Amino acid sequence: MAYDGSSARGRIDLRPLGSYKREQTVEDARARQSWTAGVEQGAGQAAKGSAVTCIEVRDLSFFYGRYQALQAINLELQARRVTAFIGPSGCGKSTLLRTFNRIYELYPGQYATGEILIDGSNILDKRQDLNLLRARVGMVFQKPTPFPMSIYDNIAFGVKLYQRLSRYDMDERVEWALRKAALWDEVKDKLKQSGTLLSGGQQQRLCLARAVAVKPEILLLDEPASALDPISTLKIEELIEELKGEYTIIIVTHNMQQAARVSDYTAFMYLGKLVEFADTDTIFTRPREKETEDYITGRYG
Ligand SMILES: Nc1ncnc2c1ncn2[C@@H]1O[C@H](COP(=O)(O)OP(=O)(O)OP(=O)(O)O)[C@@H](O)[C@H]1O
Repeated sequence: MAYDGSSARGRIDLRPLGSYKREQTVEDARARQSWTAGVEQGAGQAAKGSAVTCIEVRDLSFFYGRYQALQAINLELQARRVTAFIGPSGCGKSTLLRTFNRIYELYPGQYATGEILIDGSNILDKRQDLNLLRARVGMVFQKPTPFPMSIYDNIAFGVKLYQRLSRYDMDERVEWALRKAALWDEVKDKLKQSGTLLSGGQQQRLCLARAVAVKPEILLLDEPASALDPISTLKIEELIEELKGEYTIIIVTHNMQQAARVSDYTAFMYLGKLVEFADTDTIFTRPREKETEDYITGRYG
């Protein structure tokens, strides 16, 4: 039976939040800075509305020891867009996200096969510089994880790993990152206070500021708002909308309303496989696969 999407529309609020600016202007895009010349070229094309591939996943499988958590994933993610990974618990969303900065290598026995091309270069190649990769690909986790140090140092710490800045330039960078994360006004008078004393929502924005401060190309967000109250969640969603003009953002979320609100593209995963990938409106209103339809209409998961 053809699926007309009406049941999904009834359940999923596809309206953008009030303050969202869904369309980025060409002028905005021109003003943006980028990591590489290739990315800069991509920005121009993205601003004109054409899709530019930033991450290309080819035949990616992932193993926790002998357990295979991802099965031959193929996927192309667009630069300066938000892509959401959705699917039932345990389907492999976080595992896939964690391959993009190879953070899994911190744990013995975990490995990936296949290829992940970022701007054309295979980041699974053993010769890749992991420090550089993690500077290009920032990550924010589900639980806010500020370092037990001052708000200022939370930001400066990561920057110092990659860049030597004068005190003046570091002050500027800290302010810039905190403004990007919409936190500056709330913390500018207490930069020496410990980051751990902030509220949960502020801590998560501090973690976003910390990720952004290194000026990555890609931001990985692993359920960044799931531990937050609705107001803090809204702030994070607004930030994602703001940041997507400059960063390629990938978000794992259990919250389908959130996926529908913040993302341009959505990937639906099930049992370690990528079932369907399309623009978000299509996934939520006219999914091609029955499994996707069942999930978004709440029939399982
Ligand atoms: N460290 C680990 N060791 C062994 N298996 C793991 C490990 N981490 C995850 N898995 C397994 O890999 C599969 C994918 O897990 P993953 O966390 O990626 O799923 P998910 O879709 O993000 O789930 P959730 O929505 O519940 O966070 C699951 O079967 C999980 O049990």
